[in-house]
Amino acid sequence: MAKLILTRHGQSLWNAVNKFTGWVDVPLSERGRAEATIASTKLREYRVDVVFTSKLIRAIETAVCILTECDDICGGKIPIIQHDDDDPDWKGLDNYDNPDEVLPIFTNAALDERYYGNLQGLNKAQTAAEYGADQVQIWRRSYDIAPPGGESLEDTQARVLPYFNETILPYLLQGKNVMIAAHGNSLRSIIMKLDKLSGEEVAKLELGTAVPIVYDIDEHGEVTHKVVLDL
Ligand SMILES: O=C(O)[C@@H](CO)OP(=O)(O)O
Repeated sequence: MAKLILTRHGQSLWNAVNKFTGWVDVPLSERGRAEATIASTKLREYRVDVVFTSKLIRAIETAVCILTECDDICGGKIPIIQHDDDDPDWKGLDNYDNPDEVLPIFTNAALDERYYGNLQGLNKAQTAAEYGADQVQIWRRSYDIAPPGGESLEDTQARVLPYFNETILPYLLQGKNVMIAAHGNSLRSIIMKLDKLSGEEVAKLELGTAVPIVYDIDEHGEVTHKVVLDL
């Protein structure tokens, strides 16, 4: 049985001022770093074998903070970011002969937040005042309606799930424990698959910042247990 830990990033500087963020690469706020530290404490009994994050700094910061605040999670290994996914000339671990000591962190744009198009940088409350709260809620949470110029959750899922199925799932099927640090909407698209949610059900799904969700995944890739570490 493998563990799959999903963690939305901690509060970012734009979460703190209620702005649509999407692909804008905003770092964590002080509170976000504290949230990631708390997540690390909640996960101290767990061991991970491999970590995946988006390319965005708020997800990478969250993963690194979780892995280094309570380094038992790394099982005695050193977490090292792998750059070979997007750079074939990367030489980072070429001459290192102790790969068993390395906890790999793979970063990939497939796990990036939903592209929020024309809404990126706008204040969410002001946008609701201008276009109506119902319309903005549809842009933010519906499955198949995209915000202006941006991705619907369905569009986001179309890039997230192939990466999940082809690159992440094989580790779980080998019994490896995996952590994914990513974003509200890229994670909603994975949870929709794992929890077999309908479009209407996923529209009601909200994820807290740096709240770990731990799944048990069997040898067929099926979920046998889920716990949200929200307390
Ligand atoms: O702004 C964003 O990129 C996301 C996550 O913070 O917002 P929303 O909650 O609307 O999906």
